[in-house]
Amino acid sequence: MSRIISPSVLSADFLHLGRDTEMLNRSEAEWIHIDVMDGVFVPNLSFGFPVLSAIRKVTTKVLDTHLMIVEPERYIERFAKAGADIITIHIEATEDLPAAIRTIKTCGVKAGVSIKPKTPVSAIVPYLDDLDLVLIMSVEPGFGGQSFIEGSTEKVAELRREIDRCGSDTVIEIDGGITLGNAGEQFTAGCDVLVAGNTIFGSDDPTRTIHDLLRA
Ligand SMILES: O=C(CO)[C@@H](O)[C@H](O)COP(=O)(O)O
Ligand SMILES: [Fe+2]
Repeated sequence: MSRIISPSVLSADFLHLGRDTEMLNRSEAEWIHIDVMDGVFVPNLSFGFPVLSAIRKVTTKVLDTHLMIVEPERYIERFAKAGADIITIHIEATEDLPAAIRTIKTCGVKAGVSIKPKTPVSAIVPYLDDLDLVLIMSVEPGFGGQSFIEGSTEKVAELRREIDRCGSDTVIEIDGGITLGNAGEQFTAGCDVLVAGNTIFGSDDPTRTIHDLLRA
Protein backbone atom coordinates (compact mmCIF):
# COMPACT_ATOMS: atom_id res chain seq x y z
CA MET A 1 0.00 0.00 0.00
CA SER A 2 1.13 3.53 -0.70
CA ARG A 3 0.14 7.07 0.24
CA ILE A 4 -0.37 9.38 -2.70
CA ILE A 5 -2.14 12.74 -3.02
CA SER A 6 -3.78 13.60 -6.34
CA PRO A 7 -4.85 17.29 -6.31
CA SER A 8 -7.87 17.94 -8.55
CA VAL A 9 -7.25 20.89 -10.87
CA LEU A 10 -11.02 21.29 -11.17
CA SER A 11 -10.58 23.54 -8.11
CA ALA A 12 -7.50 25.37 -9.48
CA ASP A 13 -7.52 28.96 -10.76
CA PHE A 14 -8.07 28.42 -14.52
CA LEU A 15 -6.72 31.88 -15.28
CA HIS A 16 -3.45 30.84 -13.60
CA LEU A 17 -3.33 27.13 -14.38
CA GLY A 18 0.39 27.32 -15.23
CA ARG A 19 1.16 28.89 -11.86
CA ASP A 20 -0.96 26.33 -10.01
CA THR A 21 0.69 23.44 -11.90
CA GLU A 22 4.14 24.82 -10.99
CA MET A 23 3.02 24.85 -7.35
CA LEU A 24 2.01 21.18 -7.67
CA ASN A 25 5.37 20.39 -9.34
CA ARG A 26 7.16 21.70 -6.26
CA SER A 27 4.79 19.93 -3.84
CA GLU A 28 4.74 16.39 -2.44
CA ALA A 29 1.79 15.46 -4.66
CA GLU A 30 2.85 12.59 -6.94
CA TRP A 31 -0.24 12.71 -9.16
CA ILE A 32 -2.44 15.41 -10.69
CA HIS A 33 -6.17 14.63 -11.02
CA ILE A 34 -7.88 15.74 -14.23
CA ASP A 35 -11.72 15.71 -14.12
CA VAL A 36 -13.32 15.50 -17.56
CA MET A 37 -17.12 16.07 -17.65
CA ASP A 38 -19.42 15.92 -20.65
CA GLY A 39 -22.72 17.40 -19.41
CA VAL A 40 -24.43 14.03 -20.07
CA PHE A 41 -22.96 11.51 -17.63
CA VAL A 42 -22.85 14.33 -15.09
CA PRO A 43 -24.79 17.62 -15.01
CA ASN A 44 -21.68 19.74 -15.56
CA LEU A 45 -19.03 20.53 -18.16
CA SER A 46 -15.35 20.93 -17.37
CA PHE A 47 -12.53 20.64 -19.92
CA GLY A 48 -10.90 18.16 -22.29
CA PHE A 49 -7.86 17.45 -24.46
CA PRO A 50 -6.38 20.99 -24.77
CA VAL A 51 -6.21 21.47 -21.01
CA LEU A 52 -4.76 17.99 -20.43
CA SER A 53 -2.06 18.45 -23.07
CA ALA A 54 -1.23 21.95 -21.78
CA ILE A 55 -0.66 20.55 -18.27
CA ARG A 56 1.33 17.61 -19.75
CA LYS A 57 3.81 20.08 -21.27
CA VAL A 58 4.75 21.57 -17.90
CA THR A 59 4.74 18.58 -15.54
CA THR A 60 6.26 15.13 -15.14
CA LYS A 61 3.72 14.18 -12.44
CA VAL A 62 1.39 11.27 -13.10
CA LEU A 63 -1.68 12.60 -14.93
CA ASP A 64 -4.60 10.80 -13.31
CA THR A 65 -7.49 11.30 -15.72
CA HIS A 66 -11.05 10.77 -14.48
CA LEU A 67 -13.50 10.56 -17.38
CA MET A 68 -17.07 11.37 -16.34
CA ILE A 69 -18.37 10.91 -19.87
CA VAL A 70 -20.72 8.51 -21.65
CA GLU A 71 -19.23 6.10 -24.20
CA PRO A 72 -15.70 6.77 -22.92
CA GLU A 73 -14.26 4.28 -25.43
CA ARG A 74 -14.78 6.91 -28.16
CA TYR A 75 -12.18 9.20 -26.58
CA ILE A 76 -9.67 6.94 -24.81
CA GLU A 77 -7.06 7.07 -27.58
CA ARG A 78 -7.18 10.88 -27.76
CA PHE A 79 -6.75 11.23 -24.00
CA ALA A 80 -3.81 8.85 -24.13
CA LYS A 81 -2.24 10.87 -26.96
CA ALA A 82 -2.86 14.10 -25.03
CA GLY A 83 -0.65 12.73 -22.24
CA ALA A 84 -2.76 10.84 -19.70
CA ASP A 85 -0.83 8.28 -17.63
CA ILE A 86 -3.94 6.73 -16.08
CA ILE A 87 -7.40 6.72 -17.64
CA THR A 88 -10.31 6.00 -15.33
CA ILE A 89 -13.76 5.43 -16.77
CA HIS A 90 -17.06 4.85 -14.99
CA ILE A 91 -18.56 1.36 -14.78
CA GLU A 92 -21.97 3.06 -15.18
CA ALA A 93 -20.94 4.81 -18.42
CA THR A 94 -20.08 1.90 -20.70
CA GLU A 95 -21.91 -1.18 -21.96
CA ASP A 96 -18.75 -3.19 -22.57
CA LEU A 97 -16.37 -2.64 -19.66
CA PRO A 98 -13.86 -5.40 -20.59
CA ALA A 99 -13.50 -3.94 -24.10
CA ALA A 100 -13.01 -0.42 -22.72
CA ILE A 101 -10.35 -1.67 -20.28
CA ARG A 102 -8.57 -3.44 -23.18
CA THR A 103 -8.65 -0.24 -25.24
CA ILE A 104 -7.04 1.74 -22.41
CA LYS A 105 -4.27 -0.85 -22.04
CA THR A 106 -3.70 -1.06 -25.80
CA CYS A 107 -2.96 2.68 -25.68
CA GLY A 108 -0.15 1.97 -23.19
CA VAL A 109 -1.94 3.68 -20.33
CA LYS A 110 -2.88 2.39 -16.88
CA ALA A 111 -6.56 1.38 -16.59
CA GLY A 112 -8.90 2.54 -13.84
CA VAL A 113 -12.62 2.09 -13.24
CA SER A 114 -14.74 4.26 -10.97
CA ILE A 115 -17.94 3.48 -9.10
CA LYS A 116 -20.51 6.10 -8.11
CA PRO A 117 -21.68 6.29 -4.47
CA LYS A 118 -24.73 4.08 -5.05
CA THR A 119 -22.83 1.40 -7.00
CA PRO A 120 -21.71 -1.46 -4.72
CA VAL A 121 -18.11 -2.64 -4.49
CA SER A 122 -19.31 -6.09 -5.64
CA ALA A 123 -19.93 -4.63 -9.13
CA ILE A 124 -16.21 -4.10 -9.66
CA VAL A 125 -14.85 -7.27 -8.06
CA PRO A 126 -15.04 -9.47 -11.23
CA TYR A 127 -12.69 -7.03 -13.02
CA LEU A 128 -10.04 -6.56 -10.32
CA ASP A 129 -7.44 -8.76 -12.01
CA ASP A 130 -7.51 -6.51 -15.09
CA LEU A 131 -7.44 -3.18 -13.29
CA ASP A 132 -4.56 -0.95 -12.21
CA LEU A 133 -6.89 1.26 -10.17
CA VAL A 134 -10.39 1.45 -8.70
CA LEU A 135 -11.75 4.91 -7.92
CA ILE A 136 -14.44 5.08 -5.26
CA MET A 137 -16.55 8.22 -5.60
CA SER A 138 -17.37 9.65 -2.18
CA VAL A 139 -19.64 12.37 -3.64
CA GLU A 140 -22.04 12.25 -6.60
CA PRO A 141 -19.76 13.01 -9.55
CA GLY A 142 -20.10 16.38 -11.24
CA PHE A 143 -18.86 19.07 -8.87
CA GLY A 144 -15.98 19.90 -6.56
CA GLY A 145 -16.51 21.20 -3.05
CA GLN A 146 -19.25 18.75 -1.97
CA SER A 147 -19.46 16.98 1.40
CA PHE A 148 -18.09 13.47 1.88
CA ILE A 149 -20.82 10.79 1.78
CA GLU A 150 -20.77 8.70 4.95
CA GLY A 151 -20.28 5.01 4.26
CA SER A 152 -17.61 5.63 1.59
CA THR A 153 -14.81 4.66 3.99
CA GLU A 154 -16.52 1.29 4.52
CA LYS A 155 -16.49 0.81 0.74
CA VAL A 156 -12.72 1.41 0.76
CA ALA A 157 -12.29 -1.19 3.51
CA GLU A 158 -14.47 -3.72 1.66
CA LEU A 159 -12.52 -3.19 -1.56
CA ARG A 160 -9.21 -3.53 0.32
CA ARG A 161 -10.38 -6.94 1.64
CA GLU A 162 -11.37 -8.07 -1.87
CA ILE A 163 -8.06 -6.93 -3.39
CA ASP A 164 -6.05 -8.67 -0.66
CA ARG A 165 -8.18 -11.82 -1.04
CA CYS A 166 -7.55 -12.13 -4.76
CA GLY A 167 -3.89 -11.06 -4.42
CA SER A 168 -4.15 -8.29 -7.02
CA ASP A 169 -2.05 -5.11 -6.82
CA THR A 170 -4.91 -2.81 -7.89
CA VAL A 171 -4.59 0.65 -6.35
CA ILE A 172 -7.53 2.16 -4.43
CA GLU A 173 -8.32 5.84 -4.90
CA ILE A 174 -11.07 7.89 -3.23
CA ASP A 175 -12.50 11.08 -4.68
CA GLY A 176 -14.83 13.71 -3.27
CA GLY A 177 -15.08 15.67 -0.05
CA ILE A 178 -11.66 14.67 1.27
CA THR A 179 -10.52 16.95 4.11
CA LEU A 180 -7.77 17.00 6.71
CA GLY A 181 -10.40 15.60 9.07
CA ASN A 182 -11.26 12.45 7.09
CA ALA A 183 -8.05 11.77 5.10
CA GLY A 184 -6.37 9.66 7.80
CA GLU A 185 -9.25 7.22 8.07
CA GLN A 186 -9.12 6.59 4.31
CA PHE A 187 -5.47 5.53 4.55
CA THR A 188 -6.27 3.42 7.61
CA ALA A 189 -9.11 1.70 5.70
CA GLY A 190 -6.64 0.72 2.97
CA CYS A 191 -6.81 3.55 0.47
CA ASP A 192 -3.66 4.34 -1.55
CA VAL A 193 -4.57 7.60 -3.29
CA LEU A 194 -6.60 10.57 -2.05
CA VAL A 195 -8.03 13.07 -4.54
CA ALA A 196 -8.56 16.52 -3.08
CA GLY A 197 -9.69 19.69 -4.83
CA ASN A 198 -11.32 22.23 -2.59
CA THR A 199 -9.31 21.26 0.50
CA ILE A 200 -6.03 21.97 -1.35
CA PHE A 201 -6.84 24.87 -3.67
CA GLY A 202 -9.20 26.53 -1.19
CA SER A 203 -6.54 26.61 1.53
CA ASP A 204 -4.17 29.49 2.33
CA ASP A 205 -1.13 27.25 1.78
CA PRO A 206 -1.86 24.48 -0.74
CA THR A 207 1.68 23.02 -0.56
CA ARG A 208 1.41 22.71 3.20
CA THR A 209 -2.09 21.19 2.90
CA ILE A 210 -0.73 18.50 0.55
CA HIS A 211 2.03 17.80 3.10
CA ASP A 212 -0.54 17.54 5.90
CA LEU A 213 -2.94 15.31 3.91
CA LEU A 214 -0.10 12.86 3.27
CA ARG A 215 0.54 12.56 6.99
CA ALA A 216 -3.10 12.67 8.15
O1 LIG B 1 -14.55 13.94 -9.73
C1 LIG B 1 -14.77 14.86 -8.97
C2 LIG B 1 -16.12 15.50 -8.92
O2 LIG B 1 -16.96 14.87 -9.80
C3 LIG B 1 -13.71 15.26 -8.04
O3 LIG B 1 -12.43 14.91 -8.53
C4 LIG B 1 -13.73 16.63 -7.46
O4 LIG B 1 -13.05 17.58 -8.24
C5 LIG B 1 -13.10 16.60 -6.09
O5 LIG B 1 -13.24 17.83 -5.52
P1 LIG B 1 -13.35 18.01 -3.92
O6 LIG B 1 -14.58 17.28 -3.47
O7 LIG B 1 -12.09 17.44 -3.34
O8 LIG B 1 -13.44 19.50 -3.78
FE1 LIG C 1 -12.50 13.19 -9.97
